[in-house]
Amino acid sequence: MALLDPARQVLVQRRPSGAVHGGLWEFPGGKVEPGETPEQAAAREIAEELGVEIAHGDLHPVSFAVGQVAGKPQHGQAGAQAPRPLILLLYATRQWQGTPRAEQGAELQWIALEEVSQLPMPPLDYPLAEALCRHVPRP
Ligand SMILES: Nc1nc2c([nH]c(=O)n2[C@H]2C[C@H](O)[C@@H](COP(=O)(O)OP(=O)(O)OP(=O)(O)O)O2)c(=O)[nH]1
Repeated sequence: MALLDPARQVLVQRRPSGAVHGGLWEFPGGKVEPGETPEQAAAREIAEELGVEIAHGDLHPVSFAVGQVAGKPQHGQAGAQAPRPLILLLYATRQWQGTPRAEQGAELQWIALEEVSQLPMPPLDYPLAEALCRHVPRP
């Protein structure tokens, strides 16, 4: 999810060290749970991670990116897991209720849209950042 402020900045969060892609910056969000729509999952994850509420009608699809889940070595296995497909959906919003804060302890920063791609990010977040720049018109 891309939370956008009036100064054309977007909120990004840092993945915890030790996690897959630990220490890298990403758009907040998470996985769709069984029975959820992607929009419901996005709103739920943002509420859990940032403590803000987003109305369904304020979610705007921006782009998607397709790749593979980075596998972690499993106990009892010599190598990494078999690759699994990963599809990331990016929505954007300018409207939310509350003030974003790191409910789960992640480091947060507001950053200008054009600077997002200079951050160290997991691979699929780069094309999403580029799509977001194109999606949000310059003043
Ligand atoms: N944002 C992002 N995540 C990626 C990429 N490649 C990749 O394997 N991942 C993984 C990291 C996470 O395991 C998963 C994204 O799920 P998530 O946002 O719920 O991350 P998470 O670590 O909180 O989830 P979990 O596995 O602990 O349940 O996808 C990528 O390019 N960008």
